[in-house]
Amino acid sequence: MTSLWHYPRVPAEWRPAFRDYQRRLARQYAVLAAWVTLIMVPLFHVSDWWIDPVPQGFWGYDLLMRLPPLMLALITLWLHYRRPDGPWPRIMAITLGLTIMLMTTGLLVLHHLAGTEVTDLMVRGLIMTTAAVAIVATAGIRDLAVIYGIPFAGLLILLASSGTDSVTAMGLVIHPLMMAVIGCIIAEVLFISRVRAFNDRQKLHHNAMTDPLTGLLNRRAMEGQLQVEHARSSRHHNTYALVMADLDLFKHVNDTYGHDVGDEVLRDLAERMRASVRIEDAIARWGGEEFLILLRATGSEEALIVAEKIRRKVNEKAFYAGATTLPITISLGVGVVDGDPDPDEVIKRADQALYRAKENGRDRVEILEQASDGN
Ligand SMILES: Nc1nc2c(ncn2[C@@H]2O[C@H](COP(=O)(O)OP(=O)(O)OP(=O)(O)O)[C@@H](O)[C@H]2O)c(=O)[nH]1
Repeated sequence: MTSLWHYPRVPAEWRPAFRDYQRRLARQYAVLAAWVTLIMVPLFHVSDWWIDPVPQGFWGYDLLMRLPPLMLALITLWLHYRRPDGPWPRIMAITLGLTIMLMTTGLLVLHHLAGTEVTDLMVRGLIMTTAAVAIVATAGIRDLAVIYGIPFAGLLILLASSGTDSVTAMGLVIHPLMMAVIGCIIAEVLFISRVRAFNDRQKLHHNAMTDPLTGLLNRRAMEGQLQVEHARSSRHHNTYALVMADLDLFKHVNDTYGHDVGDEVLRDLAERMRASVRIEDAIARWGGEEFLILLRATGSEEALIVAEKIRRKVNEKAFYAGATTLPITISLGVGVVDGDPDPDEVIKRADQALYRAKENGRDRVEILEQASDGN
């Protein structure tokens, strides 16, 4: 069970995806906040004038204070429809929240200093706004430090410098400040639960795409990667290579030393293969003791070098079952994309090359470069 006090972190490898998710969320909230601002701020202005009449002469000042959030709301909507990408969502969400808070604190100071009868109404407005803007703080308390920090600091400084006595000042700010504390708690709890939900979802996704024994990609995940790589290679006219690798006489290892030792060998082999390829390449457990390696942007010469490197890594350094040394070798078949309509053709060539390697005595690399080679 997750402890209430355990502060969740997004693992480094998932951070780009989390940033992406946060950006989408900030965009939704910024757009929501913009529409709410465009509808509610004019409504408040009309209701202040009609239901709770603002004293003569203040209508224009109040309107002036309400213009900046309206402008920012329009800019946010413009960005939403004109600039679907980019880093603006969180910036606009914070700026919009901050401007709305500045508007409300500004109205409170204005009416307090002028001593109008609607100062209480403005305090209530500040409490409501403080609660409402918490929603745009998609990164929790960090965003609210800006959204609440600047307006409340300004409010306290203005009240102090205007000579307002401390009891009156406290009466004006105490409830909005309490609301700010509640807003911080809500925003932080929402942020933490989003991080937890994101991590859980990523783990599920990771498990669905990974072979549990070796930690390599599973067949389904590799099929997805192959489709993408094949589409990319067709569009940009560059090559990729596939290496199909299969341990030699592995049945003998299982029969002699047991399945657990066989599993240990597969795990060790996965490590050796990982160490032999580039970070952008992909390795999958394709079948029981059969592995498929995708070498991106790679031609036949380079692919042969990589396959040979894997063969040597298996052949030259012993595998162990307790104190017993296991003489293990691997055969590999290479296929390189060559105007194929889909990746299945390349897989077939790598498979046929592997078959040839087995037939030619095992512990070797074979290649079928041309589509016609396999026929
Ligand atoms: N320990 C273990 N063995 C597995 C696993 N998956 C498949 N195998 C074994 O891999 C062996 C594959 O044997 P074969 O297909 O006959 O091939 P081979 O003995 O490797 O011979 P060649 O491929 O012809 O060199 C079988 O004994 C399978 O039980 C696994 O997850 N763990």
